[in-house]
Amino acid sequence: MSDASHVSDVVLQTRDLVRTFGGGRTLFGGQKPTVYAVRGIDVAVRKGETLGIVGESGCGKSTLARMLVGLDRPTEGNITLTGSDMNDLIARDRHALSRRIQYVFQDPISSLNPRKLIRETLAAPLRYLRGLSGDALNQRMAELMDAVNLRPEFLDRYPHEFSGGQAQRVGIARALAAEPEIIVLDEPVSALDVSVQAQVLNLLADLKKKFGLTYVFISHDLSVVEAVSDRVAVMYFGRVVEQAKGRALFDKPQHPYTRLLLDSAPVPGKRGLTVEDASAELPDPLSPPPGCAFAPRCPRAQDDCVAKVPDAQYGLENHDAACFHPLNPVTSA
Ligand SMILES: Nc1ncnc2c1ncn2[C@@H]1O[C@H](COP(=O)(O)OP(=O)(O)OP(=O)(O)O)[C@@H](O)[C@H]1O
Repeated sequence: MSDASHVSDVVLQTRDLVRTFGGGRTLFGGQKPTVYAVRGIDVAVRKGETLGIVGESGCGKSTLARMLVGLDRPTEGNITLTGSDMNDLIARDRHALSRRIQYVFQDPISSLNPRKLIRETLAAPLRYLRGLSGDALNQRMAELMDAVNLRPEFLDRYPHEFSGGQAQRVGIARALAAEPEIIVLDEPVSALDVSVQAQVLNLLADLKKKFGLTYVFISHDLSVVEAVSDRVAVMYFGRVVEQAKGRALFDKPQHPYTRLLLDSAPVPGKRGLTVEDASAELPDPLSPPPGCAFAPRCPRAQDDCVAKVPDAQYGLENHDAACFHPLNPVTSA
C-alpha cells in the first residue's frame, strides 16, 4: 500500500482498488461465482509522466483501465483525479471528467463506429465536450488530423478504408479532441505490425511533449513498456507485484515474476518478449489463493508465501516488490 497524496503533482491515484464481477444470488437461491479481476491496486501517476503497466492477458489490465477513466466503478477502494474522488466527478459532470481523461482502445478498427465517417467520429467529442460548431469545428478537425499525421481528406472515409495504424491514429485524434490532461492507452499498439508500432509510439511521444500530456500506458509487451515508461508497474493476477522508476525494474528486478519475464530475452530484430511467452497458467480468478498468487510457480516460495499476501510500499521514487523473498531488495531510490 502506498500514499502519494502529499505529492503535489500527482494527478491520478488509486487506493486499494478492487473490482469483482458476479457474486450475489441466482434465481434459484444459489450463490453466483465471484470473479476477482482487480484485487487491491495502488498506483499514482504524476503530471507529465508515463506510467507503464505490464501484465499478461487476464491479469486485470483492462478492468483497471476502464475504472481509471470512469467507464467502470470499483467494488472497493477509490480513485482520485487531482485529489477529487472519481465517483463524485462522475456524478457531478461526466462531460467534465471526459475533458480531463480519455481512453485509447486496443483494437483500433473495431473501436470506431463502422457506419460513421471519421468526420462524424471526431465531430462528436468536439461538439459535446468542447462546444465547437461550424468553421471552428472544421478547423479543429483539420488540426487534429494534422496532429496525428493523417491527410485531411481521410475525414471523409469510413473505418474499413483504413489500415490498423491509420485507424489507431484516428483513435488517438478522437482522444485528443477532448483536450485531456491524461490519456489511458490500453494496449494501443498490440494489434499493429511491429514497424507500424514504432511509428505510433513515436507519434504518442511527440503528442505527449506537444500537449503536455500524462499517459497510463498498458501493455502485455515488456519491450514496449520499457521504451515508453518513466515508471513501471508489473501486474500479476489482479495486483501490482513490482513497481519502480525508470530502468530500475529492468536492470534489477526484485520480484521473481518480473525476473521470469525478463529471463526470456527478446531476440534482436524480432518482436520483444510478451508476458504470454513467459507465463504458464494463472490461478483461478473464481478462487484466488490465500497468499501470493505467484507462489505456486515461484522457485523462491516458502511457507510464508502461501499463508499471507505480501505487501509493498510503492512510492513514486522507490523500487519495491510485493514479495517476502525478493531477488534484489532495494529500499530507496
Ligand atoms: N464483465 C466481466 N464479467 C466477468 N468477468 C470479467 C469481466 N471483465 C473481466 N472479467 C474477468 O476479469 C479478469 C481480468 O480481465 P481483464 O480483461 O481486465 O484482463 P486483461 O489483463 O485486460 O486481459 P486481456 O489483455 O486479455 O484483455 C479475467 O479473469 C476476466 O475473465
